[in-house]
Amino acid sequence: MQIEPDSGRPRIGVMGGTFDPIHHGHLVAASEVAQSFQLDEVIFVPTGQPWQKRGVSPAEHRYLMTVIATASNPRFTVSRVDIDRGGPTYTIDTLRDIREERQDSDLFFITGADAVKQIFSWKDVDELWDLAHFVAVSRPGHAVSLRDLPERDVSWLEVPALAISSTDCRSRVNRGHPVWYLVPDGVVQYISKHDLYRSTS
Ligand SMILES: Nc1ncnc2c1ncn2[C@@H]1O[C@H](COP(=O)(O)OP(=O)(O)OP(=O)(O)O)[C@@H](O)[C@H]1O
Ligand SMILES: O=C(O)c1ccc[n+]([C@@H]2O[C@H](COP(=O)([O-])O)[C@@H](O)[C@H]2O)c1
Repeated sequence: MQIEPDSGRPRIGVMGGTFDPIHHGHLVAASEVAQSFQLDEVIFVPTGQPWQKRGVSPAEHRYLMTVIATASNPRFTVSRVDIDRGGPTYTIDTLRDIREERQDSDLFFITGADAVKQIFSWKDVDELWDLAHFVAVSRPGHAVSLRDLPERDVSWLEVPALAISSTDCRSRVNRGHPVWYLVPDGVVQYISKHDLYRSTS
C-alpha cells in the first residue's frame, strides 16, 4: 500500500514477532522505523502460534516479556490480537484485526531482512500489500539484494547492526551464560524468575 506522506491519518507501526525472548535488536529496529517514517505509535504483536517455528515458549510468557521491554517508551504498545485469536498466526489476520481496531490509520508492517525474504511463503501474500506499507530493516548476517525484495510496496531501512537473535539468547541462558545488555534488564529478571530456557526441548 502506498501511503500519502501528508494524509493526516495516524501513522502506526506494526512489529510482529515471536519475541522468545524480545531483545534489543527488535527494540532498535522499531525505534529506527518510528523515527524514519514519523510513526505516532508502534504496536508490538507477539505471535500466538508461529506456524513456521517449533518448540516456542508459551504465549503468555512472550507477551509479558514484550510488555516489560516496551514499557519505558510511551510510543510503544503491545497487542494480544494474535494470541487471543487462537490457531496458527498469519500476518493477513494480524493486519485485518489491527485495521479493524484503528480504522482511520495508515499501517506500516515492520520486518527484519531474514523475515522479508520468506514473505512469499506467508499466507495470502498477494493480499498483504493492500493492508499495510511494508518496511524491511537490515540485520547482521542476513544480506538482502534488491532481487530478494518483493516487487511491491516495500521500503528498505538500514538500522544499527545488532547481531542479537532470540535463538542465541535462549542458547546462552541454557548454557548458563549471561544475557544482560542483549535484552532489557526486566526481561533478564523475568527469564530468571520463571526459569525459562533452562531445559532444551
Ligand atoms: N537483530 C535484529 N535486527 C533487525 N531485525 C531483527 C533482529 N532480530 C529480529 N529481527 C526481526 O524482528 C522480527 C521478529 O523476530 P523474532 O521474534 O523471530 O526474533 P529472532 O531473533 O529472529 O528469533 P529466532 O532467533 O528465535 O528466530 C522479524 O521480522 C525479525 O527479522
Ligand atoms: O502470515 C504468515 O504466514 C507468516 C509466516 C511467518 C511469519 N509471519 C510473521 O512474521 C513476523 C515474524 O515472525 P517470526 O516467526 O520470524 O517471529 C510475525 O509477525 C509472524 O506472524 C507470518
